[in-house]
Amino acid sequence: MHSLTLKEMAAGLRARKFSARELTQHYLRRIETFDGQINSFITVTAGQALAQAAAADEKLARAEGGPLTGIPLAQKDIFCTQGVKTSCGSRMLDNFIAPYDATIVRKLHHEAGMVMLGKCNMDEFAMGSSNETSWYGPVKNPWDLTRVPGGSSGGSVAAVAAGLAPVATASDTGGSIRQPAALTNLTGIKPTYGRVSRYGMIAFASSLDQAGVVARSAEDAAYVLQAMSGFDPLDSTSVDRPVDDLVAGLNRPIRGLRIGLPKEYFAAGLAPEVRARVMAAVGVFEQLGAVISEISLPNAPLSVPTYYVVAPAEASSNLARYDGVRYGYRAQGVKTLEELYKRSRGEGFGPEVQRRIMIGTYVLSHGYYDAYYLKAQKVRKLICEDFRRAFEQVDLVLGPTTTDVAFKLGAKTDDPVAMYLNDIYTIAANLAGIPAMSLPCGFVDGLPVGLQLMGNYFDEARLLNAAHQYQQATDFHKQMPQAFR
Ligand SMILES: NC(=O)C[C@H](N)C(=O)O
Repeated sequence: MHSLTLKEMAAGLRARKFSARELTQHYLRRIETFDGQINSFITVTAGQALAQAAAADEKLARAEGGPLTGIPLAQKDIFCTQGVKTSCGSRMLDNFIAPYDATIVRKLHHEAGMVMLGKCNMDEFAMGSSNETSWYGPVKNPWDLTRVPGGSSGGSVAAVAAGLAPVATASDTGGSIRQPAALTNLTGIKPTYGRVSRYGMIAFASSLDQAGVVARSAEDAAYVLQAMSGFDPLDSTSVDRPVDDLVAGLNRPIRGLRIGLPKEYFAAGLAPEVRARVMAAVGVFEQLGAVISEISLPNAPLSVPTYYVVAPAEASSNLARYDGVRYGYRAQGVKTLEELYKRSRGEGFGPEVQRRIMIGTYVLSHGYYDAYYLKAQKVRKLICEDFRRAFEQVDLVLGPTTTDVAFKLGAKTDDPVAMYLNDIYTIAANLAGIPAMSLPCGFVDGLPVGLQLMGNYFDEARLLNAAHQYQQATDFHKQMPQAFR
């Protein structure tokens, strides 16, 4: 059952080949059998899942519901789920039971009728590229248990790659959907900033954070993104603009599609084997009729330093709310208010989160604000301008998602800068707010390689269309890790 596409699952449910209850039980059994090896779930909501499945079965029996009714999904633990622990991968929120549902939780489970299997592990407050900063321990890559799955959505991708969930939600501030998708052979899409509501998504860097999905194909991703997207009056950054039909657009031929390869994305630092797989994919796009050209995004190399000013600055402000008073972790046995703040934050936050809060506080402080924060905002504008110019020449931008395949657990934990450089190809899309995705394009020594596609604002349909056409011509995305088949 776990090798079916979402469309096949929906057909199977409607043809009564299996019920939503049976489908849910299948995944719950797989989680029980396999998750000990990969640590992809923080919370499994078996009881609630079976109740949602029963409700879906009733709907299906009345021939009601939509294309996702009765299909299971795992939620990244950054999304608030009413009555269910929502930890954001942090000790700070280990005791936090969300009092309300995030808008996407409401949309996916209450409106689209999907079944929530549980909450996925993640880097603490989404800060990380390897899922090693989680309070709940690292996630292992199902393709090689000695390697990282990427981050911060490491639990979401590991669960889907291992077939413990058919699809999962994720979030992307600097690459957290695309980098882990690339390292685990999944298709992950970060839509345009403002396309998916962030109401109830725990904030990290508010001018960059965006919710999205990780799936086993562009088609699966299209169904779920469709159900997540749309205006939400509860999120002031949500954009009031109609959502394209992402599924209907998948089958359009891509003859004449103009694809640009930024030369900065193929420069030094890119592993030659990864470059070879990406260039092979370019060949496939050419055969499908796409027109390839070289472009330049001259300021793209500045995206990592820019991000590591802007993101920590915003994080230091967003994370000020965790004070040990209102909710979350509270240190015991303190005598003064100052001690309460200090010890609650010192004990509740892990070292990477503390590092970012300190960097953010520093770059915003009096005397340094102009030198760092203001300058970073100016560079950010230049990066946006690069994309604006590029999209005058081409429809999509193509490059690698990461410089290399998944690295060993522990390999970069002592070197934050090496860890930050994981997002060298992904961050620019967040700074500009454009949609971007990663899709499988081959293997190096049995480890997956990801291809990145970036589009113009609100061009999710075109991205998914190109990805789907590529996946009709290739079968990399259908490969599953041996040990989890
Ligand atoms: N949140 C993200 O998109 C991941 C990024 N690697 C970071 O640590 O900030």
